[in-house]
Amino acid sequence: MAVYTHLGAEELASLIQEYDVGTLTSAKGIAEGVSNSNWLIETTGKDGTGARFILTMYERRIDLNELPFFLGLLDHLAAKGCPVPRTIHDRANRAYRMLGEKAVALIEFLPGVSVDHPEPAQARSVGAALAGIHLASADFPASRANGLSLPSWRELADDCGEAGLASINPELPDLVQGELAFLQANWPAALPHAVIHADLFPDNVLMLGDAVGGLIDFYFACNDIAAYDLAVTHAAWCFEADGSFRPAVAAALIEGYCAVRPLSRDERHALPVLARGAAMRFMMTRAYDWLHTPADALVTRKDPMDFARRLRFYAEKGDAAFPLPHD
Ligand SMILES: Nc1ncnc2c1ncn2[C@@H]1O[C@H](COP(=O)(O)OP(=O)(O)OP(=O)(O)O)[C@@H](O)[C@H]1O
Ligand SMILES: N[C@@H](CCO)C(=O)O
Repeated sequence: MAVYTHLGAEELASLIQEYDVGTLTSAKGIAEGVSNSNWLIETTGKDGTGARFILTMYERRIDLNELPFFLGLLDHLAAKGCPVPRTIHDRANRAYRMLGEKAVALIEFLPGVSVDHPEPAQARSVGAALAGIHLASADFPASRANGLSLPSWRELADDCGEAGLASINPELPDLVQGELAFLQANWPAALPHAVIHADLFPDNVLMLGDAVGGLIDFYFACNDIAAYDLAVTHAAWCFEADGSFRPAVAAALIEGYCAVRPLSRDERHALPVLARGAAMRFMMTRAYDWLHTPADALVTRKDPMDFARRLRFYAEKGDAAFPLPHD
């Protein structure tokens, strides 16, 4: 569950008064998500016909200094027609406010549901939306380094320790060391960069049938290799729960992406390495969380081995994991 802070009705009502959105009519805590507290807010709306918003309270993990990047990015992308929620500014034109010691932001509510088992047509729409973000971010003035890129994977591995990794699975230490060495030697140096989402899992996409209603949860967004973001999305979307590959979903994802932002030859060739990096990123953060989250915590730990299997798959299959359109 993800409502870590109790906000009383009066406190919420007076917070909403700071925005030009009508008066509060209901507020419901949202169970999904683990990082922040989120509420679905309903108000009378400016014209009395009702309006919905998401209120997010930033609980942990997010550095306050980085909020202007994340929230400014949403406004920049929304203004360019990308399906991302705008932030609602308060009467003093602030994108976020402090409530006690915590920052809160009121965010546009977007319709749609997260799918558990995406179909190819949905993956095609997601690929196109991802490419749209990469193009639209080209003139976003702020930048943020990727705190979860190659050097940090090694730091996470060191933090977990050989014994820690082996306690998750006896094969994990060798896999991690072998892959880190491979990635260090083969990570592409000169591919085009963009502002990337960096965590576009199905639970961060609101689908309206086959169309994308909204891309959400931009709190890992950063400047990095554009094609790496496609590789992350590939690793997150193109496998069954049992780990088997879904080539039709992969082909549609890449086709959707290329229809909006064609990949260069170098980007295409780099996809297998980038996907090994993507699988390593999620394997390592999950391994770290696995070892550092108390077994009785409310949060469900995610299995690092899901991504160990995907990493092995990418290493074995190479280009075959990336059925490219018009080849
Ligand atoms: N703009 C939005 N419009 C509609 N629903 C939203 C919006 N933003 C968030 N939600 C809903 O709130 C839920 C939690 O949001 P989110 O995934 O951003 O949580 P979080 O705790 O911030 O992040 P994380 O998933 O990394 O823990 C989503 O699953 C979605 O149902
Ligand atoms: N989407 C990530 C969690 C946030 O980084 C995962 O599934 O491991």
